[in-house]
Amino acid sequence: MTVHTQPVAEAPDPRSFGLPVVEDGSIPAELRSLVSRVHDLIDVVANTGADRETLAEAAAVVEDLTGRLDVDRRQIGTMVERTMSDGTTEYGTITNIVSGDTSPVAPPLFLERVPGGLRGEVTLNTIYQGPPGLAHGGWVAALLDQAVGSASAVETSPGLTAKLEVNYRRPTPLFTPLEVIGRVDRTEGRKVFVSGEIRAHGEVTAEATALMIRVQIPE
Ligand SMILES: CCCCC/C=C\C/C=C\C/C=C\C/C=C\CCCC(=O)SCCNC(=O)CCNC(=O)[C@H](O)C(C)(C)COP(=O)(O)OP(=O)(O)OC[C@H]1O[C@@H](n2cnc3c(N)ncnc32)[C@H](O)[C@@H]1OP(=O)(O)O
Repeated sequence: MTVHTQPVAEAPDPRSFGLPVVEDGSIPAELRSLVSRVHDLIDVVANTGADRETLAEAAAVVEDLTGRLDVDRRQIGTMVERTMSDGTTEYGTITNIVSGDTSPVAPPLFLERVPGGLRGEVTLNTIYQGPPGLAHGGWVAALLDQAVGSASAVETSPGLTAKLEVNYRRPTPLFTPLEVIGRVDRTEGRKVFVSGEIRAHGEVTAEATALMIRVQIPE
């Protein structure tokens, strides 16, 4: 068994998998602003008590906007290249539903390197509601999957989740800053054993262990 938790110098370049790459700095501020406005829109639409006339008008405006924006779509699998705070390069799928720069559904969770793994902070609104006032368990699992998957990608090389086990210790609240942690515990060939947790007010609400299988890097 090999134990390997040292960060690799550079993540493998997604271009070697035939995937297009954009630099995060090249995403226009106007697009980032639109993504954020649409995120707020989803939350508002899910909760609105506006009158029928306003609702009909809004639906027409949104339909028109959808038509105007549905041009020159990105290739599926487009990746974003970013430089992390420690200067290393990281790649993520641009529409990743948890962390994607251009996903209006993403909370979004941005992870940074800390001693021993990756850490991010996120506050969930009603888009992610399951039980009243609480995060949906599937989204709790999604946050943890992303944290452990990214930790594995950054500290070893990218892979797919083969197995994810989540312990829901306490309800994960909405509208509360959450700390999300992921780390690599050990590796065994292509198998990467990872773990992570979510904390609210310093208390663990959910924890996970997972097995990632690293993809073969093309020659
Ligand atoms: C696609 C990557 C492109 C890369 C682009 C480059 C850069 C990208 C950079 C970063 C991306 C960064 C971060 C991503 C972060 C988070 C995203 C969230 C993660 C996901 O959202 S991901 C989607 C959900 N996920 C799936 O969709 C997987 C479906 N599944 C499969 O695709 C296969 O199942 C696979 C690939 C898992 C394995 O298949 P395989 O053929 O490659 O490997 P094989 O079966 O030979 O197993 C090898 C050894 O693992 C053991 N093993 C395998 N599976 C096991 C299990 N379940 N339990 C216990 N042991 C297991 C075997 O027993 C053997 O062990 P041993 O060697 O000891 O015999």
